[in-house]
Amino acid sequence: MSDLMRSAVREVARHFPTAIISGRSRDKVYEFVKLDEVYYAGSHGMDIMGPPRPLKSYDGKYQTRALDKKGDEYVIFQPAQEFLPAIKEMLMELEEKTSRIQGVLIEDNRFCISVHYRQVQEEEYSILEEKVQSVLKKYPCFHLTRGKKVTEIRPSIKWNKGHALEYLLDTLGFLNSNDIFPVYIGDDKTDEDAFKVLRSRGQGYPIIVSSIPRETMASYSLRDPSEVLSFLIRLARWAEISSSQ
Ligand SMILES: O=P(O)(O)OC[C@H]1O[C@H](O[C@H]2O[C@H](CO)[C@@H](O)[C@H](O)[C@H]2O)[C@H](O)[C@@H](O)[C@@H]1O
Repeated sequence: MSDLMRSAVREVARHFPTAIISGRSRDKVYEFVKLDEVYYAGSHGMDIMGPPRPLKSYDGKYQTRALDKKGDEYVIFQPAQEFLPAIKEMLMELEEKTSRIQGVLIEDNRFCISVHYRQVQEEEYSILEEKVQSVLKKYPCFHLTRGKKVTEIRPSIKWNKGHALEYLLDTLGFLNSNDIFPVYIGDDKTDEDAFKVLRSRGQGYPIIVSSIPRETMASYSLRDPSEVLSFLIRLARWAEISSSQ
């Protein structure tokens, strides 16, 4: 993340509760963003570091209370906890089975695994697919999803970025509020689940980042990261001016 973007996100987070929801592992996202002012949800929302409100609607066994550097309490919510041992096994098997295919990158995203094949020769795609399927066959509680030159292995639980958004709204005390305007910005196919949540609430701004027209559940669009940056700067400025009036 650029320093400019980081400072814009920090400014937005000074005025509004802000969270970053990503397919990458939560630790990795924190390493990119390096802001203590925002909440983080990694592994497509299967690893959430959120506010410490008591929750009625979620299983307490997936929640762990912890303290941040400043001694403030937060809650880690990990609804796919029991899949971790199998994920570790799969990672090893995938590394081993794909080691002869040049260009493959197996990414450990903690509660899911990404198999990147951007650098793989096209004629090797089918061999890679075969290897991935042969590992997956042994783990019936997992399924594959497809992205841009990446295949992801995920636990088969009903949980995605949309659920993570609802969870965060809930823990922030906004789940049943009708006078809030959540803004969700995303460029990935997996962000569609979160756009859908805002659509069905009939509330807020689902914003897709894309330079070309795309089929989407988002209602608004920004063309690229530079437009996202301008949007965030304006949002923070508007909040600053409104709060000083
Ligand atoms: O949920 P996001 O934060 O939008 O993350 C989605 C995926 O991002 C990463 O993959 C993307 O970047 C790769 C290059 O760094 C590119 O090859 C791939 O096509 C992109 O999807 C990340 O590596 C994945 O694990 C995330 O799921």
